Amino acid sequence: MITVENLHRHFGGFRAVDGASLRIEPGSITGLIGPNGAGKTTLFNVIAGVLEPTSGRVTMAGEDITGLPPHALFHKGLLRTFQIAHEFGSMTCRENLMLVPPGQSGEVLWNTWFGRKRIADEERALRAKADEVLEFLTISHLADHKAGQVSGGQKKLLELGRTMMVDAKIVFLDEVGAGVNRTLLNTIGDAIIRLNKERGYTFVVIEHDMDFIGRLCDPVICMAEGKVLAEGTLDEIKADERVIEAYLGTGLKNKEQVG
Ligand SMILES: Nc1ncnc2c1ncn2[C@@H]1O[C@H](COP(=O)(O)OP(=O)(O)OP(=O)(O)O)[C@@H](O)[C@H]1O
Repeated sequence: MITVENLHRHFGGFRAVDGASLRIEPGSITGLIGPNGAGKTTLFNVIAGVLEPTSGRVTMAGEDITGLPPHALFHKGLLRTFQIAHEFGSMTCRENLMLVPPGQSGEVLWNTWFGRKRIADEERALRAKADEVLEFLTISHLADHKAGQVSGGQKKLLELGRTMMVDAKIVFLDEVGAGVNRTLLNTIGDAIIRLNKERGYTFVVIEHDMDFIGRLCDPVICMAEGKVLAEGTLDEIKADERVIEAYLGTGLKNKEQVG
């Protein structure tokens, strides 16, 4: 379980996260919603070690993980997906997956001289794992395509795939549906549900698409102005006066999204 206690992240005098407290239950797919500028991404970045908190505490299974850098969290199984970096666009989808697991023997010079067989074995195992992940995500046909040339939605699947190359326990997904067509969004949703049910992944999902949130997430946490406003099922959240107020305050576009 992840607990976030009275977390603050300020930028100068601006309180992007302003005393947020919440719990993420193991085995859940927790949705994080809220109007633009509510502080969702900043909260993610603080939990995932990308940004230092101004104050507050984050624990994972009782252990204080506040301010740990992403690579330390990675080793504990806490991952935040990132866009495929531009420089990896010229590598194939399979190669992008094979890059993920840390501590490959091939990285160490000593091993390149004395452990050629071990490296070959490792590479074969990695390749098999990458192919298994591509198949799970229904994108085996893209294995040899350059990552920079697949569609936006397929890139999102690949980003999700990278979390499957390691033993992820909890995965943070930031707007995985942005700019993705309905069919691919459904494929991404299916993959998230299967990873959750079959492999025990816990997910925290920031998303503006309420159909997607409604299909996947329970509970849903709503943030506004850097604070947690409400938590419950999506129906409870939608009926919550404070949530409606928060979305109304940001204009018609967001109001329509929550209604
Ligand atoms: N590095 C930064 N420096 C200054 N202000 C920042 C910085 N990062 C975020 N902010 C501000 O903090 C507020 C919260 O931003 P954040 O991206 O966390 O919101 P969000 O809920 O994820 O919004 P959205 O749904 O639009 O992505 C915004 O007003 C934003 O302009």
